[in-house]
Amino acid sequence: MAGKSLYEKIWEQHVVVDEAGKPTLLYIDLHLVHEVTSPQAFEGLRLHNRSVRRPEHTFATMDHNVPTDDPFTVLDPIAAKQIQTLVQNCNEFGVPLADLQSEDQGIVHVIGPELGLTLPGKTIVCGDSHTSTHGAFGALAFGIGTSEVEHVLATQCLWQKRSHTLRVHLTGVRRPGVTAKDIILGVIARYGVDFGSGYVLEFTGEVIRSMSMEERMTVCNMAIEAGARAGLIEPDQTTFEYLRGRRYAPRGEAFEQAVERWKALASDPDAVYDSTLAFDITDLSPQVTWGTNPAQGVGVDGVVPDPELLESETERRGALQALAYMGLQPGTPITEIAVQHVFIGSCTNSRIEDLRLAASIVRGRQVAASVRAMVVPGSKAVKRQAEAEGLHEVFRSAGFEWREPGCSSCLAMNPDVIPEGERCASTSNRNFEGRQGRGARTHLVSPATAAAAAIAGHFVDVAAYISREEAYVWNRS
Ligand SMILES: CC(C)[C@H](C(=O)O)[C@@H](O)C(=O)O
Ligand code: SF4
Repeated sequence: MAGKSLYEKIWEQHVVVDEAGKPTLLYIDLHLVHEVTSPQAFEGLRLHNRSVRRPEHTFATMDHNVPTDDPFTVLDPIAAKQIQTLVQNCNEFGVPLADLQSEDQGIVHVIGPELGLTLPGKTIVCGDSHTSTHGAFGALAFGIGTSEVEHVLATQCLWQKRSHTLRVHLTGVRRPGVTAKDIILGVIARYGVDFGSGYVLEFTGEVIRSMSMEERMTVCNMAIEAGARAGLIEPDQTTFEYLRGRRYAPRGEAFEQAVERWKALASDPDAVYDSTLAFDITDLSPQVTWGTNPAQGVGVDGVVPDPELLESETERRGALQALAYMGLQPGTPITEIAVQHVFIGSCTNSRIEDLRLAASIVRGRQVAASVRAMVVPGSKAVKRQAEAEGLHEVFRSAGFEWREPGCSSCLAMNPDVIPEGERCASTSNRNFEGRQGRGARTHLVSPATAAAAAIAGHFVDVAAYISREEAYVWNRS
């Protein structure tokens, strides 16, 4: 019999009911909750007189709606209602909540891992597509809809169809300035926004093995932008060291025993995948998207492509429409595109390493006069750590705004909206029309490229901003 992949192992450990030709009932180990997709789910419980099956395996936070200048002044009535409703629901149903006062509050996909709620081998769901982030720990993690949120709250189980598996094997050596974000943007630019459709992606190879947990989370975060059900990375020593001592992770002897179980989750050498692709990152430059989906991107040393040269009619039409929305001309060098906004944040790139990286570019430099730049830490814990290291001073003295945690400019659900027609270099994961505000133009980039764009006022190859002493960091893989 062939060996098993990580996905198959986690799946099999969680089957509750499995009947031929029907979806499988899976046990869910961790249910993360936020204010936007939970109100109707709790309302449904109330209507049917149900309780939350495992409140201790449920954890809520508020992130999407929270104003990042003054979190306690929520002017938008819908946002205020959703935030209040989450507080009431968590009180009534006994669900632990990191509310605005809590030292644990932050973006749901940032706090799960940092609290040690996210652990290898778990099944993790949340009413949020970027739940794929947690797959970086070797957890099977995916987004669910609001009616499924209700089902999981009530039963701690979920009906699921088994996915196919696609192994994404990453090899090669990074050029200075190339981050995990550039690697995943590069993969999506090459294979498109739905190559992952119907699959769970397992990222493998030396490039992944040499990545930190923060970097792995960035990769898995964007698996969803390739259309995948989830992204997965085999847990290893890097994973275990990250988790050691985290609040909800096992402690002492129990931790060592858990590590042994987690090691056994690794895909067997003879595991069979439904599909495999290999990608060599050696020639990859820092990436910048020019269009309105994450696959419409090129290297910073490239130019805005000519839609007429694209192969398929659909691609051509898509590119023409994207360029019209983005206000760009074919052939324009990426480095000639000026930005008015820089947003460093979101569940893709708001962790401590992202901020350290951006700060290393910004240190001793000034934000261009034409740019409004903002750093939004992913959680209170990231903010505390960054402040302990003095990163906030680096950003502030360069002219960046230093904000409170939340989803912020990643999406226009809170006051951090990008004005119509203006351009933003953003470390987030989605760039569709209107994502950051009506008529706002989003360019997806890494935190390093975003920081460099803030200084230059336009896109630049961040390699030019990296000192010789720092360059070694980039050559780890
Ligand atoms: C609001 C929420 C449902 C949504 C998601 O599911 O991803 C948001 O987080 C996003 O990034 O678009
Ligand atoms: S930061 Fe952006 S992508 Fe992540 S959960 Fe919030 S809105 Fe969604």
